[in-house]
Amino acid sequence: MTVSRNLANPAFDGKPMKIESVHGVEFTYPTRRSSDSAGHSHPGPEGLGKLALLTITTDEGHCGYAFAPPEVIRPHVLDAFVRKVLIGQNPFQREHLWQALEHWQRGSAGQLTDRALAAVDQALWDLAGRALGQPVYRLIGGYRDKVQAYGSTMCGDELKGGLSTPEEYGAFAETLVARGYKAIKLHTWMPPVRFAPDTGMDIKACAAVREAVGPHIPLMLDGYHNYSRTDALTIGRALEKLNFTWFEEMMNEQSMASYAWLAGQLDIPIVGPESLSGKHHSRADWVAAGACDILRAGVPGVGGISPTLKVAHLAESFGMNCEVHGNGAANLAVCAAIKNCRWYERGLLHPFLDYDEVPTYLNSLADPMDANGDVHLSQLPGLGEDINFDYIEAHACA
Ligand SMILES: O=C(O)[C@H](O)[C@@H](O)[C@@H](O)C(=O)NO
Ligand SMILES: [Mg+2]
Repeated sequence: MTVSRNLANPAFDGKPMKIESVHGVEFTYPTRRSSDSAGHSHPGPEGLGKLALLTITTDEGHCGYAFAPPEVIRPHVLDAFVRKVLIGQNPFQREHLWQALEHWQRGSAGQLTDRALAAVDQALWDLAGRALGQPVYRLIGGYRDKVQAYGSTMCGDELKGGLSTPEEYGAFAETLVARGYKAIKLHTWMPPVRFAPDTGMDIKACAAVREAVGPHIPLMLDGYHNYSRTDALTIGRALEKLNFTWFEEMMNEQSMASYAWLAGQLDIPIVGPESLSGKHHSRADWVAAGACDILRAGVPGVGGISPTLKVAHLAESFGMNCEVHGNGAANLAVCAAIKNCRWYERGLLHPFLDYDEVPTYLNSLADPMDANGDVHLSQLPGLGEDINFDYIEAHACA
């Protein structure tokens, strides 16, 4: 019995790579998405959005990239924390670098955020993939090469013909099914919409969508995030009658006890926490407290791809799914890497906006979806973002 000898010459020459520079470039791009006073996005007049591209470069010329809000990776954050931890270090030692940054968060007076850790971790994974010539989703697990998407609507609004009535939700749901989506999540009305919150309107919107798409399309509700326990129970019982698949962020996620109470009252799976801080640490407490039936984590929200994987593996250890929060190349890579995530959240969607329009700073979509509702992973090395560097340079802010 012979043993195969490894014939491939390892690329490694014994000299570990070192991070040589960390840069952030802020740039503008046209957008018709604007945020309301609660941070929820809605369609609006075309304006200029601002984004930043984080670039980590090694002494061998390898680069890793991550997009982030400019304030997250502003010069002070890069100067005071990120460069001090990263420069001179081996970019493949992600866990060491991430732990060093997390350690510094406590003493950063709130300046070093989870989203900053996420941008750094994401860029380091992108760099690893580009250096090794492999898509990141394969490096972190490679469970599948395509992931089914659910259409995640924007929050409700007061725009005629938009998402201003239950009937408009129903009509939009029909177009989403026709586009290929095999599941739909509603974000319903929230303040500053004048009549929100309104349990009756939320239930009517869910009933209108169920009526529009029929009994076999999985539906989920992610509505107003601060209902009382009793209001949340009222909605939850209505969703059970409408055969909804999960109920998400219906109360303040800082009250884990409220979620444990509600999960004990309802049969419909409770999903969370989404927006709660605490990374994988707080999510372990939710599992221990029985506060959710399905865990939730998104790369920007929990501090990167690395902690999102920790949440997914925690969930799997308890026989739970971890539904990844949000769209984008990094979240998609995690969805494709693991078994215990049913859907990719594609959105946020609105009748007035074409989600399939490629942003000006990319050459192609990070999450193209076919007519069957499958999102196919890019085979480009790294996270697969086809970045339009010329556009970014031409529209860089001074
Ligand atoms: O609260 C928001 O900004 C949006 O609802 C956003 O988080 C949305 O992506 C969501 O809740 N997904 O589940
Ligand atoms: Mg949500």
